[in-house]
Amino acid sequence: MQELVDAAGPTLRVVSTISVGHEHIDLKVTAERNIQVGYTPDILTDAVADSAVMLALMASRRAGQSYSFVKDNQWPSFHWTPFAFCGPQLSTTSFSPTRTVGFLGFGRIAHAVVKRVAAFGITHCIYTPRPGAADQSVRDTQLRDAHGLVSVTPVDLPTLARESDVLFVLAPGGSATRHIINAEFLRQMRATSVLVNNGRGSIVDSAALARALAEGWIWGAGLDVVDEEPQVGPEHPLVREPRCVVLPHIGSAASETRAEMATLTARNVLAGVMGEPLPVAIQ
Ligand SMILES: O=C(O)C(=O)CO
Repeated sequence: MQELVDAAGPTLRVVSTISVGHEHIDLKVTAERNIQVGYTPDILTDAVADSAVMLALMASRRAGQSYSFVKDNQWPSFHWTPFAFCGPQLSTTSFSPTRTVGFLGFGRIAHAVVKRVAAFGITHCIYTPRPGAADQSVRDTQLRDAHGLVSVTPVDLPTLARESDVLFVLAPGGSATRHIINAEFLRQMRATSVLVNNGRGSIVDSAALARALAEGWIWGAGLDVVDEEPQVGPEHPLVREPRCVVLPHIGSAASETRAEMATLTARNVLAGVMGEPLPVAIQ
């Protein structure tokens, strides 16, 4: 960042990222130079929440394995059996009425996921706030009442690991959250649990997760972000894991959302160039 700002010289007035995450921008450097910084929160909340639910379903119901099975032309010689390709069900049913959905980080996107999983009959959500997050008890009550949930409960990390049937990682990156999901955490999860990461790759220790999947500590994982991204090729241990679905960081890649993000990014830049306050600035 320092190098970029130095290369741009003293006329640089604004930096505008087309993302909600901004750990790639050194805010200390921009503040020192009075450079305004814009970003695109809110707009992408629904698109990312959609993709988080998609990953939860894909990982639970073994979509990666099933899809490869068809592409590898194995279906024609397959003899159907009742439990082939089975995986845990996300929705609650009369014969399986309890399901706990957990969140690491409980901001805007997590709330949008709560709204979605409520439609799957989920009545019990737990969360561990990201380090440094404000008290959320008022918002918890509103959320619970709005979506007919029985409970939205803050818990400590070991409880989050032990009790989540599906765990959505939706926290920002940076040193405060680095490798919070490590071997110790994963060992406490249930063998039928699914981990979804739409937050930042750095939050999950990839080697520990690959081991957890290979040794059956958890059921599956759906990842839109990976610690080593974009250096994630076919030999990456998580790509090689049959119970892991890896997507190339496309959480907000819904056409309508990206168009809106691009427009806001341009408006931020134009305001900065004109010396005006940005429509949406990082404070
Ligand atoms: O905008 C961001 O920071 C994202 O990673 C969305 O997926």
